[in-house]
Amino acid sequence: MDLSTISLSSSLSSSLNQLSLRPKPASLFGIFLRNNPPPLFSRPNHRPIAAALQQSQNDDFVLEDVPHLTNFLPNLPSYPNPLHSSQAYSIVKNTFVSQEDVVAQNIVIRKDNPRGVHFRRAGPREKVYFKPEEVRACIVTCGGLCPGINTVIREIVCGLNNMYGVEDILGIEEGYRGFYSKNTVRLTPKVVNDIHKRGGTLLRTSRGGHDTQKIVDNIADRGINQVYIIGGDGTQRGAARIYEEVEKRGLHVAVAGIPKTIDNDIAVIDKSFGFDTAVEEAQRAINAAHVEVESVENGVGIVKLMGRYSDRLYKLPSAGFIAMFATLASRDVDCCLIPESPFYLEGRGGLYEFLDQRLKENGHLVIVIAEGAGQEYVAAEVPAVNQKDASGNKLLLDVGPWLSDKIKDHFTKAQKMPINMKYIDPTYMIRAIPSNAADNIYCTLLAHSVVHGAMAGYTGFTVGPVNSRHAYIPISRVTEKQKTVELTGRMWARLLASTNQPSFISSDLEGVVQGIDSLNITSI
Ligand SMILES: Nc1ncnc2c1ncn2[C@@H]1O[C@H](COP(=O)(O)OP(=O)(O)OP(=O)(O)O)[C@@H](O)[C@H]1O
Ligand SMILES: O=P(O)(O)OC[C@H]1O[C@](O)(CO)[C@@H](O)[C@@H]1O
Ligand SMILES: [Mg+2]
Repeated sequence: MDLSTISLSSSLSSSLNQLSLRPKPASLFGIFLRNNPPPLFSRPNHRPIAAALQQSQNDDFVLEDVPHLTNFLPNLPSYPNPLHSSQAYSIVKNTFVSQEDVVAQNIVIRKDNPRGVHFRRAGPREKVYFKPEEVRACIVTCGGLCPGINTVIREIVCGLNNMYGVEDILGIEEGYRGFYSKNTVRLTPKVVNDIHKRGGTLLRTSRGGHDTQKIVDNIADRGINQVYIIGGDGTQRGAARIYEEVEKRGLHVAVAGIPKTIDNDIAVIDKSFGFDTAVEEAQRAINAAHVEVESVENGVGIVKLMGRYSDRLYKLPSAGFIAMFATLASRDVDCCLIPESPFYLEGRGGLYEFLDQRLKENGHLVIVIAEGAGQEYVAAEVPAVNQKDASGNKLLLDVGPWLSDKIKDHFTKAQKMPINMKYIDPTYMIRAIPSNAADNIYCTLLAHSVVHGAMAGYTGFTVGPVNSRHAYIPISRVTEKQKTVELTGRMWARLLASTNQPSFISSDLEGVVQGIDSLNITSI
């Protein structure tokens, strides 16, 4: 069989029976040039098929494509993109993104390296698969808060309206369960006009309550044909289920995810929106701790920041990004503790030894700890049941007070040196704020990208910057693994070089760390 005639339906639960035969089109660089965008060299979300296809093509260029409505609705009509005549875009030189434009996942390569994985470049397409007057869009926000959610909501509404003339946009309130338990709210540019100035989400949010059947029933009953889903890894898994069910029922509904998480642990994309704002806000807490401890004798400040781990899938610690970047930005932090880097208290190279020395040298010190760090120590000392939130995420034990007590005990009992402990927990303060200027711009780009993608008929996809270029990414790529701080990477080395704290890696542990790192696909 000539593999160039095969395209894959890109279903999230793809299997062999989803292979479909298509006529062989004209192609450049092996990418199809036609209205319907089924590509050659596509690697949807099924690894064995992808591997086989890749090998048989005898090529080192891989496009990890996103599904398109025409994969399961082959006769869907297309229309010229109204941006042709829009005030904003009519004079743009290259208004439309070519079907051939892709974004490389790896941009640092050597001459003989394979070209590797690519994603479709985000942006407006020549053809759209919806008549604007027939669009009924909805937006839902799920999971924890994050600066910038309101900006994304605002820009989806204004983008749909100003760029495509879509007027029928509904807000689903309180997360997934809102689809079947609440009335919708009408969203217009006027309603969302200044919501970007507020933290939180206009639509409110929730955990748990994902019932695929009820949600898709509701989408169909309400005549919704574009679903915009803003949320983290759990939410995107939910979006994948919705997309699969929509495809199964053969509905003309585009399902699009906008990845959100304060923890910045979403794989593939450069950074998640709101992260910079959170890091900036964390500076205020670190600064306060520093001012406090500098002003007293033997001042020890501890700042606990968000950054939890997910043990549901990988049983690996992760997500020390906020703590790492807040520390790097601040320069007032003596030691940063993250879940990825197991620390120990006693003995040579341990935390106590370092703190003794710093306090002696400087008379004060500041520690930043991510909430997911040191969980094993707290669990060993604080009897607690294994609690989970409504979405099934493990609830963390509070490492902040535990560490404060440990350090107080160490200095007063072991060192006979009373200290002035100042413990600050700005957990919710760093995420309940509006996004800063840079994040506002980032949120706008995300919203526009997702609107262009849905109008162009892509579905079951997420958006995000890959090496600074916005791309359409299969949902499974952002849910299958989490991004973690790589202890063997340069960024963590930069932090260690900046704070001069111990690495907590004794030579016998090095192998373990290398082993942990090798399990993670993405790192900074
Ligand atoms: N595997 C899954 N399948 C379907 N729905 C899911 C799945 N995991 C989570 N969800 C749903 O997604 C929503 C949000 O999930 P969760 O509370 O884990 O937050 P999140 O999206 O991961 O965001 P964050 O962790 O950044 O706060 C919940 O309504 C939950 O029911
Ligand atoms: O208390 P909530 O609202 O469930 O959210 C807490 C969690 O959500 C996150 O912000 C995002 O995953 C975590 O960092 C944090 O542990
Ligand atoms: Mg999550």
